[in-house]
Amino acid sequence: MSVSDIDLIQAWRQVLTLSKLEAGQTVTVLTGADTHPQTLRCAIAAASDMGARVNRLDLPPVNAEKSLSRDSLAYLGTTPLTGNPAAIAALKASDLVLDLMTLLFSPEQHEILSGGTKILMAVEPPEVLCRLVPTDGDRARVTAASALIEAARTMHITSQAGTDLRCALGEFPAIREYGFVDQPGRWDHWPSGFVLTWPNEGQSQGVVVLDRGDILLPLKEYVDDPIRLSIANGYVHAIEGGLQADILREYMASYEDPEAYAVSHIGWGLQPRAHWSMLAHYDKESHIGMDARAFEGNFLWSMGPNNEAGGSRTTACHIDIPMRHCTVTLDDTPTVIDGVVQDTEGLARARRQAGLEGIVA
Ligand SMILES: O=c1ccc(O)c[nH]1
Repeated sequence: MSVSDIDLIQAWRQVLTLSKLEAGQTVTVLTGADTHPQTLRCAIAAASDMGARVNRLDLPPVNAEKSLSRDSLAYLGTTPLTGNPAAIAALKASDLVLDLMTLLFSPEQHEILSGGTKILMAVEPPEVLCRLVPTDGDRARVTAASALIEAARTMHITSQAGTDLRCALGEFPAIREYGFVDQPGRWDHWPSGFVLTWPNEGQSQGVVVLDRGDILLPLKEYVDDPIRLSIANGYVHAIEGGLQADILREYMASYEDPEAYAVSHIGWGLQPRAHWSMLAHYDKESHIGMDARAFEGNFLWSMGPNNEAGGSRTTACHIDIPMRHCTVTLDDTPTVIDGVVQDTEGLARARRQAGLEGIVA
């Protein structure tokens, strides 16, 4: 169902206020062929009403003929900014970029952020943006969880279905996604509400068993027959199961890139207003599945690049896999037990009291 311009403008005002937008600052709204007109209209109205100088940069689409999926996250690495110094210059000269096109996992995104420009991505449908408008409580919850990751050296993921995956941590930072950009040089994605990191390169071992109801993105399918993924030295080397395993295998093989099978980000969902069941109600091409990535208590892991974290691995293929009913343990502390997020603030307090290093504000 649709939302009114008033509701969406108010949601944009909340996000831009949390992002510390100031009158006189320059906002550039980055758009593409699939940008939602109401999202664009209301973003410009809210930023202008807050006294910003608002530009719009519209870029032509790329990669469609290379991908089997129409999802904007299905083919990563090259974007309409690739080899486009004039467009990059305009964005680097802006205080805030509202990415209504999808720059995620692109080298150009890092170049733009490095100069202090903030980038906020927002491509979900307007009603999803309104339902998942971020709050400072989201930031606090995600930040507390990131402190636990920063202090940990191992993440161990298990489930009744048979998942038993161990990842060494420490080489990459924790990444907080809470839906607004309150610091210079920060990137975030509205809607979100989850914490993630990358395992040390080559140091993930074990097996992931996808059970009924776990989700494959960008395929946007709920797994109905178990899929077993075997992992050694940071790479998935076997994907076994029924029809959906066949579909996943062929989809990934279409990229003809061994890096597609590397374990990418790992973490868990912290957004109570996101819902596991949302995919059942939406046309696959109408959204990119952020409810699935963010619902509270999921274990979200992925395959593909690690350049987002500062790694050197890039690949166009990126598979996100939110799972239910997992237990996520950092060193000896369970942060999620059978899909239920533990008292993260309490856990962080406990670690501080125990004098464990690495707790960040
Ligand atoms: O916001 C996002 C979206 C996709 C992804 O893989 C990570 N973060």
